Amino acid sequence: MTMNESPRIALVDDSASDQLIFSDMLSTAMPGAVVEVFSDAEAFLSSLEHAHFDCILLDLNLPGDSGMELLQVLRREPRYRLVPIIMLTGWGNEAVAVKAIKRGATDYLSKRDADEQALRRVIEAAFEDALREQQEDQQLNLLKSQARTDALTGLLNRSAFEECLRALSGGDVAPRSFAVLNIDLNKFKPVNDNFGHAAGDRVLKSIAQGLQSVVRTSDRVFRLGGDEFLVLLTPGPSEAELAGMAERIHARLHEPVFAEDRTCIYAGGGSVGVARYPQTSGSVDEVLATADRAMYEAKKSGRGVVIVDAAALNP
Ligand SMILES: Nc1nc2c(ncn2[C@@H]2O[C@H](COP(=O)(O)OP(=O)(O)OP(=O)(O)O)[C@@H](O)[C@H]2O)c(=O)[nH]1
Repeated sequence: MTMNESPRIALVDDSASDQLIFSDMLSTAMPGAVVEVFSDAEAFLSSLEHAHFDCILLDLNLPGDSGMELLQVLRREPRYRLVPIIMLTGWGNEAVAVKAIKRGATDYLSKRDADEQALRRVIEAAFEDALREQQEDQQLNLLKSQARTDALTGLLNRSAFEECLRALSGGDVAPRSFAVLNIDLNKFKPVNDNFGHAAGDRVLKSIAQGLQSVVRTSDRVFRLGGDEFLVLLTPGPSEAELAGMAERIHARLHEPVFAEDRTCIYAGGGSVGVARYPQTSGSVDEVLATADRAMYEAKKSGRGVVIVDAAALNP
C-alpha cells in the first residue's frame, strides 16, 4: 500500500465547518489527492459499492457511536483491512481515540492540533504503517504456503493433507463425499541407483505434473513423501467417473519419462489403491487406511488399480 501521486481520500465528518476546514487543509497538505466528503457513515458505506479509497479520515464524534461502528465495519471488510484510517478527534477525546486504535484505527489526529504539516505527517506515517503491515502479511502468507508445499514438485505436502483431513472430518458436520487414490510408484529406487538422484527428482516432478493434468479442478494432488502420492477427489465422483479417473491416472503413471538426452529413465508406472467415502464404512481415517491397503494389494497382485467397495469394478 504505497502512497501514490494522487491518493483517493475520504473525509467522513458531519460538521459542515470541519468539512470545509479539512478539505482546505488537505488540498494544501496533499496537493495531488482526490478528496471526497461524506456527512455520515451510511453515505460513505454506500459509496463503496462503486468507489475505493486509499485513506479515510474519520470523525470520531459522528452521531451516536457511528464513527467507531464504521471503523469496525471497515476492518472486517477484506478490502479495507489494511487501508489507513485516521480518526479525527475533538478536544478531550484522547481516551476514546486510544480505544479506536485498539479497534483497528491506524492513528488519530486531534482537530485542535491539526494543521497542514500535522495532517501530512499523520497521513504519510499511516501509509508507511499500512505498507509494513501488508509486507508482513505477504511474508506470513508465503511462509504458510511454503509450509504446505512440497519443495521438489510444488504439490501440496503431507501437512496440507492432514489439514485437509481435519476439514473433511470436521467437528460435528458429517464429512462430504470423497474418494482417495493412494499411489506408490513401482520400482522407483532403480532410477536413483542407475541414473542418479537428479534423474529420480526429474521423474517425481514429471509424475506430479502428470497427476495434476488429469484431475478435475476441485481435486487435490499431494506428495506424501518419497515416491508416494495421494489424490483426493472432492466431491466424490460416481462409480463410473471414479473408474475412468483411476484408469486415466494409472495410464498417465505409465507414460515414460525421458532424460534431457532422450534416454528413457522411467516407465515403471504406479500402484493405485482407491477407497470412497461414504461407501467405504468407517471414519475418514479408516477410509484412508483402506486405500493404503488397496494400494499394497494392487502392488502385490500386479493389478495396477484396486478399487475398494466397488465390486462391479473389481471383477
Ligand atoms: N530422487 C529422489 N529419490 C527419493 C526422494 N525421496 C525418496 N526417494 C527414494 O525413493 C525410493 C523409494 O523407495 P521404495 O518405494 O522402496 O522403492 P521402489 O523401488 O519404488 O519399491 P516398490 O514400491 O516396492 O516398487 C528410495 O530409494 C528413496 O531414497 C526424492 O525426493 N528424490
